[in-house]
Amino acid sequence: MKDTLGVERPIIALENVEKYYGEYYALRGISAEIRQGEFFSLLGPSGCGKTTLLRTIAGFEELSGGRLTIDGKDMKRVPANVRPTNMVFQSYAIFPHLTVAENVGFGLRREPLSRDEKARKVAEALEMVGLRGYGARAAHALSGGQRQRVALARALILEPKVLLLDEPLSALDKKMREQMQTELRRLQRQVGITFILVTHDQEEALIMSDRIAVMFEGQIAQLDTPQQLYRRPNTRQVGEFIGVMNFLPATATVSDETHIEVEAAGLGRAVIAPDQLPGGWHPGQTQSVGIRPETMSILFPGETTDRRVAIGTVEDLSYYGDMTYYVVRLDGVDRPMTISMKNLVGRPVLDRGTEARVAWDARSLVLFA
Ligand SMILES: Nc1ncnc2c1ncn2[C@@H]1O[C@H](COP(=O)(O)OP(=O)(O)OP(=O)(O)O)[C@@H](O)[C@H]1O
Repeated sequence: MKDTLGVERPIIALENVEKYYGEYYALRGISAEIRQGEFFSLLGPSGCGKTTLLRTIAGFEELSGGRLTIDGKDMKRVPANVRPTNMVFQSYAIFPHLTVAENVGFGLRREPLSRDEKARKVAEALEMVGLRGYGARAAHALSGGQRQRVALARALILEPKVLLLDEPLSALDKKMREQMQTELRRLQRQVGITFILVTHDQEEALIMSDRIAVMFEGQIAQLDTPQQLYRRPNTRQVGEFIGVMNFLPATATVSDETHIEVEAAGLGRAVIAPDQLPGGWHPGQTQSVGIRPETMSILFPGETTDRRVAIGTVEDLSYYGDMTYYVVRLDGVDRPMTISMKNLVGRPVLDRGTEARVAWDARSLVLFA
């Protein structure tokens, strides 16, 4: 939903939200706005507080400090069952002794609707999650993926403003999980409801989300779009958590308003554009640079390039069929780096011990304070 200025209206606003469990400080001042209709993910390692934050939004946990508003209303002392949110859990929490239709229609049992209307809503919800015609089946006889769909249909039938999903796919096998990721994303676009997903799987968050809050130790380290998080992580910790990133020691040599020059170990001198600078950066700090494995390539013998070239040695490699991951030690650098290469036709897979000419580009460097 946009206001008259065309600005996305937040459906959820978190202002300095805190949560203590006794002495333990689980949420340490979380501030964020989640927009109407977006697919938003909370991503972070185990114990960082993402489930606590989700449960706080749902109303299963009380805030220890700060403010939470949903759709403009302060949620203080508003119980979970009257909030415009609904939660889908990792363990599907469906009733095995009921049919699929009874499960999906469960939340409607007290609604002042006729039998026919309820049946129509149930059928619509089943259609939405790809379970048309499954209404009469016994819920206990469903596969994991089907149960998860039933749980989704049961949550969506209540037409919440926000659907909260706590690791909903983590119990599924890899294939099923990938299929459900695409479907959840499609479903979210179709219904236009705000989805908030908790996941520790960075790939899942990247694939599905409009925006992601990366959390460590009860705080949001960075809130951004998937592309921005991947390309311009604010800190090394974020860069390492999202995908693979190589770090090299670097020092800033020249700097002014428009550009800075860094000397990066193994790569040499590079000019950095202002948009590659992290927030709050100023000259004179000790720096490191980050570079993603796929932004570099190893030239095969005789291949030329107009990119910069650094010299190293292949120390190890992992062959994945479509890709090869090389571990390369650049001359003069202690830590080896990872370089990923597509296995194109005619491109040989290099052996261990081979000299590697590594082509790279200053635009793919990310500077860290
Ligand atoms: N009811 C509770 N009482 C005490 N400590 C709790 C309680 N619930 C959560 N915690 C603690 O708060 C921290 C954050 O937990 P939370 O479940 O939010 O993490 P998470 O990021 O969702 O991790 P995971 O992916 O493992 O579920 C953890 O250290 C956890 O032990």
